[in-house]
Amino acid sequence: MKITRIEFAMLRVPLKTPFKTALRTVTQVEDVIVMLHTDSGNIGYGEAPATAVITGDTIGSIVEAIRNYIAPRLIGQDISDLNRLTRLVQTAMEKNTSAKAAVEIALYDLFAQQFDAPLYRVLGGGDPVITTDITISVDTIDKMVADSLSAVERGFDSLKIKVGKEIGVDIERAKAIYAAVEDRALLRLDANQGWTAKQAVHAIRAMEDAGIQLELVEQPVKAADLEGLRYVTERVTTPIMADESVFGPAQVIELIRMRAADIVNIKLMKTGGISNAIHIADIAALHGVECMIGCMLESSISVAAAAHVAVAKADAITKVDLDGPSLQQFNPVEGGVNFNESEISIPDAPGLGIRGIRGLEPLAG
Ligand SMILES: C[C@H](N)C(=O)N[C@@H](CCC(=O)O)C(=O)O
Ligand SMILES: [Mg+2]
Repeated sequence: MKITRIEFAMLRVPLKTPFKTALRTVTQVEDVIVMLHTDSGNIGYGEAPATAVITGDTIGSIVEAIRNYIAPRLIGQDISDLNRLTRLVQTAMEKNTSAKAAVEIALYDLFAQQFDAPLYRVLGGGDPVITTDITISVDTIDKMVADSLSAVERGFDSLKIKVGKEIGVDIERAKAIYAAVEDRALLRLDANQGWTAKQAVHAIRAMEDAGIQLELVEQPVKAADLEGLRYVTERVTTPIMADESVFGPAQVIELIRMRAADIVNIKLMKTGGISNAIHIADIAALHGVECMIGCMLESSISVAAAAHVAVAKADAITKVDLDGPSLQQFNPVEGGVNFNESEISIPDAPGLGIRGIRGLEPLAG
């Protein structure tokens, strides 16, 4: 099966409610879709969001990186050579991890289609049902409590609470939500870099002293502040998770060497796709470090790929934050992975199982 051409499209799906973090507010998923066409007629699907505040990638940069640097290396190549092809993707240029992820997802989709097997089986197999948390956007305390209670009513037993805005209010946010949902849901806080190291220690200790049990606190300090991350990790009991601080395997090795965090958040858009996500999961497992698999504001193509990775790498990936599809007003994908609130289940279909995507807008390729 040889790659003949690459097609681009835009996917726009409105969110149920605005998604608000310390870094940005978003009202719709707005992602580049990549379709790898082959001489057999099979199509491999990939997706990348332009999360400029985290990855630096924009819609324009994603398309240009694929069109001018990655695609020329892949046209005419045989999909059976997956490892060589992923190396071609990863070495095509520096950074541009979202573009690389979109292409790698499509390559792995085709590779698994060749074996007529779901991707997670080709990656080693596993239990094809996983459970995700859901994000509670940062907002007024009353709104966050109401959103948390509504999520619990919908069956979510793990809530990812966005904070990182105003330190004093953040402590009150956590207290109020904990009191409202106490025994019915685990709480994960994500500050999205909004605190300094000293503020983070103050806030987390205040929550610990108030008897609030948090499963973890994600990315309390600036992405580049690994020393600050270690400062926090060393001074609190609550597990600390690195997100924006670690993209690829080399950064994860350094994080583990420094003991700067307890948990690593793997996202395909940071790793540059599936090959490095697997490397990170294997490195973490070897060191006894737990991982979460997360997503940006992505739809059900790239989040499906992340779900396949989570299933196949369940020894290292013990936490799942794949709520992108649950945040959308509708699922544009025909076939693919089933996203039913907190339950994500993978059907027995080849590759990612995608039969088509509704509502794609043309994008010159
Ligand atoms: C969507 C997911 N639950 C999440 O919060 N992801 C990111 C932020 C993604 C974005 O801004 O698009 C995170 O920080 O973990
Ligand atoms: Mg995060």
